[in-house]
Amino acid sequence: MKSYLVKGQVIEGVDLANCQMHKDDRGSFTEVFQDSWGTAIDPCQWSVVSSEANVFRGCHIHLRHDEYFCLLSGEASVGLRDERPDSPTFGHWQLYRLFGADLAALTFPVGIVHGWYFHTPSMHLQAVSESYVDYGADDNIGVHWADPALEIPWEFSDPVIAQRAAEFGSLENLRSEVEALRGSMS
Ligand SMILES: Cc1cn([C@H]2C[C@H](O)[C@@H](COP(=O)(O)OP(=O)(O)O[C@H]3O[C@H](C)C(=O)[C@H](O)[C@H]3O)O2)c(=O)[nH]c1=O
Repeated sequence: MKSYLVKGQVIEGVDLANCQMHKDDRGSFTEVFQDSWGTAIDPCQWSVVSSEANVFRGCHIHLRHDEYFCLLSGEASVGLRDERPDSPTFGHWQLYRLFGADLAALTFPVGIVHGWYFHTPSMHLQAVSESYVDYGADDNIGVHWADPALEIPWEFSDPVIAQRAAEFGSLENLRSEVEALRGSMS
């Protein structure tokens, strides 16, 4: 059976004159975070998360912390929707497809609805700017991934989700919860 190639290599043929492939056979070295990048996040907690295929995590929104996501292995789709009333992209969404074999990091600020689906067994790096022990109880509002109001064209239909995520309500419900949390924070 043809193996799933992820390493650049010669498949077949003759080494042609003056043609060469240049790569570091020791492996690779990728900086996955730098303060100097000026991203939206100042991390205070880093987590390594493993997920089985067909698992969906989210959708959540936070009002006090920003997030970082970097897929290290596997294949994932990340959906984001802007729920910041004062943002020029309020009500818009974006869907990303990420591959562990092509490292990329995503950072997004408070007020962005987010969720990630894993097409294959995957591992990712996740960072937050407020520790889970501080935000987990109150600033982890959710919306059901299948709510049409999200408008995110997910490419899956029956994911494995947490019981809590299965009970998430509509985007309208999320907006009410967000207003209540904003009120309690002011
Ligand atoms: C987030 C987090 C979770 N946990 C424990 C709590 C549970 O026993 C277990 C799974 O937690 P949860 O179901 O919340 O994990 P996800 O469904 O991946 O949700 C997480 O990823 C989505 C997309 C979010 O944005 C949430 O903020 C975050 O909770 O890990 C920890 O011990 N530390 C942590 O920082």
